[in-house]
Amino acid sequence: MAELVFFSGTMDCGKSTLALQMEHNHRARGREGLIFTKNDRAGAAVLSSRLGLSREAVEVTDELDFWELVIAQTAHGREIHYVICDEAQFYEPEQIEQLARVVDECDIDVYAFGIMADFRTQLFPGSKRLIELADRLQVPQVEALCWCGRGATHNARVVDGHMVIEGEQVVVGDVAGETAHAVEYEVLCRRHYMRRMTSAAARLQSGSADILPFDLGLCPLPSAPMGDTSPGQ
Ligand SMILES: Nc1ncnc2c1ncn2[C@@H]1O[C@H](COP(=O)(O)OP(=O)(O)O)[C@@H](O)[C@H]1O
Ligand SMILES: Cc1cn([C@H]2C[C@H](O)[C@@H](COP(=O)(O)O)O2)c(=O)[nH]c1=O
Repeated sequence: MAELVFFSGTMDCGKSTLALQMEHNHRARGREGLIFTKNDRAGAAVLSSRLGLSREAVEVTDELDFWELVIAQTAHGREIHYVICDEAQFYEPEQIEQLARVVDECDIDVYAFGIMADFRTQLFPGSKRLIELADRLQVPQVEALCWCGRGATHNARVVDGHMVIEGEQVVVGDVAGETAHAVEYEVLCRRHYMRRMTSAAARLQSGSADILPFDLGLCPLPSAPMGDTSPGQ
């Protein structure tokens, strides 16, 4: 029976790589699929991974209707066995409902990939609907790490070197060190997210460029109180 699966983890944990691997494996066995993405860092209509792999994909616009598109394709005689959806956090909730309908009424597997929450720890509307509707949530095996060595759970936004907790929900960008964007992201454990302690702030505090060995929970800073403590992936 077909499934709607939401593969979700922090930024930089390998979701797009996994999407490309799954697509490759299904195609290698003669299965036919459709590939979608939205706002990929590499540009429109491309699904890219930081490992250097990429492939053409359909760019999802707010107007795109997955149900109509799949029905139109099958009416033209195309057999579709699976649908890959990267950056699914950016999809409209109605589009997630269309994807669920594709699974249930067309018996087509839908594999969605994306982060759950934004830099303020608030769920993206598309991810919220996926959590509500998915048959399964799956966490990729490789986890991104906070600078302290713990598994990262939250996506922090860094503007001009400072972590921010206010701003537009969607600002496409990369993790620090990989590009020269003014807006960057850094994945953190909850403890350091709540303390707004990015790797740069930790370096400043320690007075050293070396932030190892891993802090073992002995960080002396008082926590900066924040309103929302929902899951931050
Ligand atoms: N130079 C590298 N060597 C090995 N692995 C790398 C390298 N650069 C990136 N990666 C891997 O790629 C992962 C990020 O892959 P990507 O699919 O782009 O992540 P996501 O889509 O979750 O943001 C990193 O967690 C790391 O495991
Ligand atoms: C936290 C957060 C992220 N984004 C953007 C930044 C990236 O373009 C994508 C995530 O891509 P990845 O493949 O998972 O690295 O989302 C955003 O727009 N708003 C946010 O709060």
